[in-house]
Amino acid sequence: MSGTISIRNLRKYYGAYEALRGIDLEIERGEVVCVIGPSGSGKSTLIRCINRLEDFEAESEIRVDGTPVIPGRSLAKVRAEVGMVFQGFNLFPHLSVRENVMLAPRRVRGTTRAEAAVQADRLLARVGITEQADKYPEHLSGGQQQRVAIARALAMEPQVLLFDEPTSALDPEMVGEVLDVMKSLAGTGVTMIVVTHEMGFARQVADRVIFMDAGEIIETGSPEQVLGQPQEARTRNFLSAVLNH
Ligand SMILES: Nc1ncnc2c1ncn2[C@@H]1O[C@H](COP(=O)(O)OP(=O)(O)OP(=O)(O)O)[C@@H](O)[C@H]1O
Repeated sequence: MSGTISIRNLRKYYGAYEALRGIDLEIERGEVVCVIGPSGSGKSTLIRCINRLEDFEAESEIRVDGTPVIPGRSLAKVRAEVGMVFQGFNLFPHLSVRENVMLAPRRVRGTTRAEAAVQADRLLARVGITEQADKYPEHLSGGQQQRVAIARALAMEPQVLLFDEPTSALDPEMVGEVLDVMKSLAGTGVTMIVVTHEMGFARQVADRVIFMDAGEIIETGSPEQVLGQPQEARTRNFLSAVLNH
């Protein structure tokens, strides 16, 4: 049960605009699901609803580990169950790298300072940031900051990790280092939903690819089923649709 996500008839309105039009989705523990689709298709909204960052319609149901997601519950509680990595790194600039990673366990679990520091250093080593633990976020490159953000997302030992276009704010030369960390998490038992335009990552790492358009899941299947072979015209058409949207 741990790490499962069950979504039934997920509907989300922004005013009169229906951003999600009845999403049904079952995700197994440890599955890596990449969500792709044109800009504005509802990808971010979908994972923000799972993380309770967005309200959704009363008839909709989201369960994480069998427990209903109730919008508006305290964010601290959410962090304990679901880790999230955003497009921007959202690190606290006045805290050191280590302190950024220590914050949630200290605040939510009351972990002692010493224990939280040991755990933070272990996680920073996991993402290859050991040398920068005492620095402040502004002293790190974008790729390094995003790796710290991943360490921070792991700090509450979540069963579910959500990624919202984690590489799209990065300089191209830093994309690989962040994708490498994400690849290293795949297959470790943590369930991952990754909103991404990185088709190479989706092909290589995803157990399943979901293609969204206009608030609906249009296609779901293995990377080959949804993306086809790289040379297929269908993939080229899809990519140009995504890039030109
Ligand atoms: N806070 C908001 N208020 C009003 N409309 C919103 C809000 N957030 C998103 N939307 C609209 O909902 C739709 C889905 O947005 P969403 O951010 O989920 O798309 P997306 O697929 O993640 O796009 P992108 O790839 O550009 O990030 C879009 O039409 C967007 O304009």
